[in-house]
Amino acid sequence: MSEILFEKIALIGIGLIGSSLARVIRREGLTNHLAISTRSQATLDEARALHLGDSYCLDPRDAVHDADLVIISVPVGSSGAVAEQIAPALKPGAIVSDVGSTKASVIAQMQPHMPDHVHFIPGHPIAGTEKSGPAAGFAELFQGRWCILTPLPGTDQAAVERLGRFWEACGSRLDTMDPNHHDKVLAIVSHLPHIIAYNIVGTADDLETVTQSEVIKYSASGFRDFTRLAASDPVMWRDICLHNKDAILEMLARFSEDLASLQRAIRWGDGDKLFEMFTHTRDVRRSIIEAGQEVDLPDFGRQAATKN
Ligand SMILES: NC(=O)C1=CN([C@@H]2O[C@H](COP(=O)(O)OP(=O)(O)OC[C@H]3O[C@@H](n4cnc5c(N)ncnc54)[C@H](O)[C@@H]3O)[C@@H](O)[C@H]2O)C=CC1
Ligand SMILES: O=C(O)C(=O)Cc1ccc(O)cc1
Repeated sequence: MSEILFEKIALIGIGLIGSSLARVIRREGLTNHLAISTRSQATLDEARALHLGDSYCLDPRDAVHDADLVIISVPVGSSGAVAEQIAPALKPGAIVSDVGSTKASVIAQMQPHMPDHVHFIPGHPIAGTEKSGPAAGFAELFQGRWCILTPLPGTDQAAVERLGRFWEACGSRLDTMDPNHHDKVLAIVSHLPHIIAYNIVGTADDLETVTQSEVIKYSASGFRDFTRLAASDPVMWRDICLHNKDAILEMLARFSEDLASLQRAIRWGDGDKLFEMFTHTRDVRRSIIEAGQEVDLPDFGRQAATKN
């Protein structure tokens, strides 16, 4: 158990990330009151049935009233609307944060609504699965995983440190980054892999020469890995594509060039080039494992990540 870090915490949005936060907050005893708000009655009822919080409301203003920490865990395209809704009810001195997968757009949407008397500190836990909804979360999701904070210039350092202590109590390792840099890094390591997965699964599904049942029956582990990513929430990934457009298009352009070069090597039978490239990429994988960065989900996480 950690200590009470915030007297009252409000979670707006209670899907995979919000409910994982709720579970770890409860497990670690980080607050005396956990208020939960989400847009639909059905999801709120599900959160209540799972005993994720101390109070439940549809109006996010009721949840943030008197809250010392507010974390918004909704698809990035909705963060501006939520910020506008909660702004008049925020407690002076409160920390307002989010978990969105893109940062520059979330800041552009939220910052104009944030009153001067709160500390707005955007964040992004680099931890998740392809599942969504309140039942999909688990308290261990953030254990040993990075959480990137992208504070704006002039943000109170004590507030940043306080939010950092919260994420560490949730099990995360902490980094801070410029929001635009964050968006470029995440475009290549997270957004592009998902887009490629959506695309390859779509291509396999469209092939006239291979039946859908053959795709399912013979899918080797490489393709199965793609299908897991391609099962991720369509609203969340639509929003990521729309809200990190420039960085994603930049990385897609680079990717397409490199793919054309690989295509050329295959066409011309350039075995040396293929061997050189595949050797180099194997080294990247080895570096990830040596750095202890291989995703090591506990068994329950793996089950949550693969069950459909
Ligand atoms: N799923 C993942 O692996 C990760 C997701 N993220 C980010 O976390 C955020 C939440 O993602 P998940 O929890 O996976 O999604 P989810 O789909 O599981 O949950 C989203 C929640 O937001 C609620 N919601 C949607 N619009 C709302 C609105 N206007 N007002 C109030 N509530 C609203 C939904 O009812 C639901 O409770 C997204 O911004 C995503 O980019 C960050 C890291 C990993
Ligand atoms: O399921 C996976 O493999 C993920 O990559 C999860 C994920 C999705 C979005 C994020 O912003 C961070 C992590």
